[in-house]
Order: sequence, then C-alpha cells, then structure tokens
Amino acid sequence: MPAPEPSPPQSRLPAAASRSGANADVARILRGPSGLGTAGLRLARREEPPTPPAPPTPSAAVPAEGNPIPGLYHHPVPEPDPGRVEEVSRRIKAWALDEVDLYPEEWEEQFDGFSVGRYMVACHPDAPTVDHLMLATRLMVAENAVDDCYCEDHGGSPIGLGGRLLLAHTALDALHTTREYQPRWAESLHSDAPRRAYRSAMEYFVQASSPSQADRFRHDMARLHMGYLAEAAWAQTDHVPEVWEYLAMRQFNNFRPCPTITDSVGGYELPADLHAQPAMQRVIALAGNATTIVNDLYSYTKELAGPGRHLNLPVVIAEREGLSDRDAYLKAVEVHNDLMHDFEAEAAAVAVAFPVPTAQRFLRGVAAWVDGNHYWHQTNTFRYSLPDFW
Ligand SMILES: CC(C)=CCC/C(C)=C(\C)COP(=O)(O)OP(=O)(O)O
Ligand SMILES: [Mg+2]
Repeated sequence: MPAPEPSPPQSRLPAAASRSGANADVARILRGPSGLGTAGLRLARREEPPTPPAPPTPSAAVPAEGNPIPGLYHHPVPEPDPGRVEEVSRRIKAWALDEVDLYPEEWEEQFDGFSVGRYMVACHPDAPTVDHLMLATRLMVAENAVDDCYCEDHGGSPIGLGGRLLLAHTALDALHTTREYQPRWAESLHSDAPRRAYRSAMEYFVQASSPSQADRFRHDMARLHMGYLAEAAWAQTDHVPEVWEYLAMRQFNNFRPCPTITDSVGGYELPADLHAQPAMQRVIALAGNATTIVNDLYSYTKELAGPGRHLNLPVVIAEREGLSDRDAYLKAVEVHNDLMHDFEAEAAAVAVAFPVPTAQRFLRGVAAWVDGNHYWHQTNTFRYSLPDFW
C-alpha cells in the first residue's frame, strides 16, 4: 500500500488544523455528534499515533508488462489478485452487453484492451468483495463511454457538447419536474449508450452508498463535466492555454471522481465534514492532478498520433514555453513529481491532524488509487507506448 510519508514537521500541518478557529472545528468533528441520542454515531478515537502504511511489496512472481517512464516518481504495486480481475472482467462485460447495451461488436477489442478489471482491482486493494469493486468498475466504464462518445474519438465533438453533457448529467443528478415532462426525461436516459451506462452505474452506486457519498460523487462529476467543456471550448477555437490555465482545466477534466469513491468501494464512509475540510480537499485535488498528469505522460504518443492537436501537459509546455518536445516532456515529468511529493506530504499532515480511522483509511485508499492508476497506465501496452526520449 502506498505511503503518505512519515509525519512532516509541524509547519506543514494543514491550515485547518493550525488556526485557532479552525481548531475548534476540527475538535468538534473528532468529538463526533453531541446531541441527544447521538452516542452511537461517534467515530472511534485512535489513541495511538497513526502508523504510516506499510510499503508495497511488488510481486516477484509476475513481472508487470510495460516500462515506467524514466524518472517518474511512483510506487510499484503488487500484481492485482488474478481471481478478482477475472471475475470483475467477466461481470463488467456482462453488464456492458446485457444491461446497458454499451458498444457495437466492432468495439469489443478496445473494450477488452482497456482492461478495466485489472485497473479497478489494482486501484482498490481494500474492497471487501467483488460487488464493491463492481461499483467502481461500472462507473469507470460509464465515464469513459461519455468521454469517448461525447467528447473524443468514438463520435465525440466539441460542437454541442454542453447540451449532451448536461442531459447525461441528469442520469446522475435527477430531473425533478412536472408530471407532464418527467416521463420524457426518464425515457431519454435509455436513448444512448453513455446515458444508459451513467444511469445504471449510478443506480448501483446509490444503492450501496450513503446520500452524502452519492452527493459527493455528483459534485465531482459536475466538476469533470465542467473540465470537458473548457477543453472543448479551447479545441473549437484552436486555443493553446498558458501552462497554468491548462493545469486548471486538467484539475477538472480529471480522475478525481475515481479515488473519491474509495470509501464506498471499501464499504465504509468518510464523514462529509471530514471530506469537506480544506486540507482534505487539497489532498484530494493533488492526488487527482498527479493521476491525471500520469495520463498525459503515458498517453502522449497516442494523442500525438490522433487527428488534430490534442492538448496534454507536454504539448502545452512545448508550445507555451518554447521548449523542444523532449525537454517539454521531461519538464512535465517534473511537474508530476512535484504534485506527487506535495500530495504525499499533505496526506501525511492530514493523517496527523485527523486521527480517526475513517480519515486514515480514506487517505490510504486515495494513495492506493494513485499507485494503481500508475500501474494500469504503465502496463496497458495495448493503449499506451512511451516516446523515444531517453
Ligand atoms: C475515468 C474518468 C473520471 C475520466 C475522466 C477524465 C479522463 C477521461 C481522463 C483523466 C483520461 O484522460 P484522456 O481523455 O486523455 O484519456 P486517454 O489518454 O485517451 O486514455
Ligand atoms: Mg490522455
């Protein structure tokens, strides 16, 4: 399991824990609910200081395919449990074909090559059952269906994207309207593969999670859709943003909705008040950004080979900072590494500031997702290959 680094010095504690007003807030959360009849709702306090999670033990028996990007800071993970991978892969294909009619036959090779079972098993080592893993796997497939079919290379386009995304978003965040119009909306959720996938995956997720976990997910998906729209707007006008602007767009067009369901997939809940803490939000954002820049780096050659200009961090750095392709790529590796180091330092600080089991487990779950995501990108040689820069 990945590692928030050992406890950082006091000065690195998150602002939420170091200001006196905020201290009261943190103390209130750690104390738990205090009204009449709330005794059973309190979180257990950890008496001992949090122990950093054990470092991963990569499996010696089955070497991972694919090479890591030289110089990319990452943590190798153990090979995902092959029994789980096989079962998740079997079940997700059945869901895609039988429950949501996701893709035509000719896309089967790409569906299989995506290896979503291996991806999700690697990212959620603490899922108690395959049913829990399926929550993440359906959502991952649905999210990719929307990206491919609405935004990218399976019929997607920036033109009209806002309308399509908004209507698809109602599969996650229902329309509440009059009796006259409700049925037409309900029917629309079955009218294309992305909406069928979102609707079904969300229905499973809502059944298995708390109202606040479901609402957290809706919020993260709204963020994602806003990121898709900014990317599309820039593509429409062939605009290359400044590097910081690109990073802002990519903070929204981002894997964030995946690690933030780690508690639902783990069968527990990070309380909403802890999730909302600014320091926790910063950890989540840094994790999401590091995982997404990993995608920019591993998908660089695929995106260069595609039609038109596809923005990713190396491309934007090369254009905006006048660097060679190679130097821009290496600079993007450094940006990733800085994000990873900040993520780990801030996660360690939050683990100290919020010594409750759900927060500790959530932080470990997010870190496991970061590492599993790297593993999947490195080993998905069907989809990605490295540039020849070394
Ligand atoms: C699974 C999920 C929430 C994805 C949202 C954002 C997204 C599609 C990525 C972060 C992947 O980026 P990209 O579209 O560049 O993917 P590929 O490089 O085509 O694999
Ligand atoms: Mg990419």
